[in-house]
Amino acid sequence: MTSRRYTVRVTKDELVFSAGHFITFNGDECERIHGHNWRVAVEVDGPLDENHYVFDFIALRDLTRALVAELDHRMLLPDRNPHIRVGVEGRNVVCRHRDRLWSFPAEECVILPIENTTAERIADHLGDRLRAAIASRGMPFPRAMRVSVEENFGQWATAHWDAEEDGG
Ligand SMILES: Nc1nc2c(c(=O)[nH]1)N=C([C@H](O)[C@H](O)COP(=O)(O)OP(=O)(O)OP(=O)(O)O)CN2
Repeated sequence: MTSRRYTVRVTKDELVFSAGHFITFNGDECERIHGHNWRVAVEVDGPLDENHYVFDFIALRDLTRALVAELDHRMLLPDRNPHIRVGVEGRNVVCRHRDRLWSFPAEECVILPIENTTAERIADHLGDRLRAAIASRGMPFPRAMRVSVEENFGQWATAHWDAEEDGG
């Protein structure tokens, strides 16, 4: 007995965002500010619908592109990092780590609800937003979803969601 499974995957040049960040590592060490051209790929698994689609490529691409655009040409800052304090001061976002301080125009920042702006946590954030966007459009959550983020050539992190494990 054999069974067949289907996956669709989108990754395109329009699913790339250029942004600045710094992460903490090894406890409270903190990188210097730098940037990447992050590339995003999204895969969903599931049965075929009446169109013989797992999920419409175009819908998946457009939903993902809208989320990626929110991060493009922005400074990405973590809201939940125990070692980096991030706060809004007037029209700026001010970050502090030990005796270091960075100040950015607020409109050039995205404060993300994550612990660290690693590729893994950015993938988490994008996947959570994508799931919410799918739900808000009344689309069924696919059997599984994987969101991958490439921080530098050949350095990918993937976050996985499974409808059976978390109830969708
Ligand atoms: N699993 C992960 N490992 C690392 C992550 C990550 O998000 N997930 N992130 C980093 C740092 O952000 C690091 O800055 C990665 O940048 P990269 O440019 O790849 O590192 P290099 O210092 O080697 O830069 P080059 O310009 O390519 O020399 C580390 N690990």
